[in-house]
Amino acid sequence: MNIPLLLQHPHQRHVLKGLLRTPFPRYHCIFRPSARLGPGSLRARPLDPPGLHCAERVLPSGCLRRPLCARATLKEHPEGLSDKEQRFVDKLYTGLIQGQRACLAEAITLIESTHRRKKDLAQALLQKVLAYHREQERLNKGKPRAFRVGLSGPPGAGKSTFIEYFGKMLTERGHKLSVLAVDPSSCASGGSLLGDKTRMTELSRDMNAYIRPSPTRGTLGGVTRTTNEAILLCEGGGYDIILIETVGVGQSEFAVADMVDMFVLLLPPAGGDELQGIKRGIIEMADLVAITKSDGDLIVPARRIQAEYVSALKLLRRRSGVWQPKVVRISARSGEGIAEMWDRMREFWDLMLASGELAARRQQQQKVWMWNLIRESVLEHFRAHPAVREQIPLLERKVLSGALPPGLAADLLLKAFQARTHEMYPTH
Ligand SMILES: Nc1nc2c(ncn2[C@@H]2O[C@H](COP(=O)(O)OP(=O)(O)OP(=O)(O)O)[C@@H](O)[C@H]2O)c(=O)[nH]1
Repeated sequence: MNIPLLLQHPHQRHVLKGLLRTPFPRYHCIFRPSARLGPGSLRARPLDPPGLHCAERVLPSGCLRRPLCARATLKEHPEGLSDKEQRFVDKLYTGLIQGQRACLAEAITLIESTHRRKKDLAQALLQKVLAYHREQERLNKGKPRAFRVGLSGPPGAGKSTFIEYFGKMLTERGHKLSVLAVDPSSCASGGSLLGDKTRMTELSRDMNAYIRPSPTRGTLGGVTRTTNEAILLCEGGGYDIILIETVGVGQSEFAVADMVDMFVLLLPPAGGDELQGIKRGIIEMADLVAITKSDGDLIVPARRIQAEYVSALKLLRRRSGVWQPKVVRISARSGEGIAEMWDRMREFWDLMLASGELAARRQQQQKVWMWNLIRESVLEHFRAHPAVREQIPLLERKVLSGALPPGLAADLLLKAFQARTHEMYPTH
């Protein structure tokens, strides 16, 4: 692989060579005169292909003080899989689309891996699965193969009891359901609040249901990335309803709302203190609010809460042009209201599909997903930057003691970051 970098003036070669060493230390540079494009051209050959290929960049005359960045783009197709690796990916893919649970489980484990080579294999697998989805959607006249539903609620709202009842109802009706849990607490504590199979004992024994706990390591961004990819794998495995569960007390519910077709909020028939953790913003994201435990003595408070949310939702900005968020009452103990709730959900799906809003929402989510990943990785890069890293503890202490305003501290860190970046990529 060569990176053609075109020089306008031959004397710039040595400068270029020096600059190239910094941003691309793994590239070996060769000069070659180029009559076609200018007095000289530089060709860089990667010594160790790092999974990048570089696009051509023509340097305007005398512009060497601009950042010299041979535009690097990720390869669309992971290359260089050995025969053994290719066979492994093919076997996993075939098993997955045939609906073998063991292959689905292994595929999700692969996408969760942080091992570099395994990440390559995971991407190769995802490419195949995506191609399969495209083909299936085409055969299905553009209709998505699965209904993605986000489910959130405060701890104790009755999420697992609901999923157990709801899940069994769906599998009895011939659906294949997959439950994925995004658990922010697992990032910090290493323990998982959600996704614990003992919470849904009967459903976890159902062959048409697949329950997957969230990974217990990493950041929220990392978890949501793997959840997004796990959704694709579950759909490849023939699951037509994907339920993504999260505890509604942090940021994870916003992340989940950005990866599903419909966002459902479960709220217990209680107000005040019990619901303090629920952020107002998340109610705005809800397409459906279900007041849980509407049975026995709790029916009266459940009705009251339902009326309160009906009024509250009227005041909120609508997320859709064709759907007005609804508030239903359910009981996972008696089963009341759950079949009707599913009817409302299907009504939503049909309306969104027919209006084209579903397709638009999914498209928009792809963009949000990309930007979330960029934000996360840029921040990681910033924090890991040597000049920034060494200043963070001192500046944080100063901010905490009130010696430095946060704005100034942020400016200083950004300056330290920029100064070092300028050294590497001079711009003026
Ligand atoms: N009366 C009544 N109680 C319920 C119902 N659903 C759940 N509960 C009770 O509410 C409590 C919490 O239910 P869970 O399903 O564990 O709630 P959760 O939201 O999954 O809780 P976390 O796992 O803490 O997030 C349990 O004691 C359940 O028995 C219901 O429909 N009616």
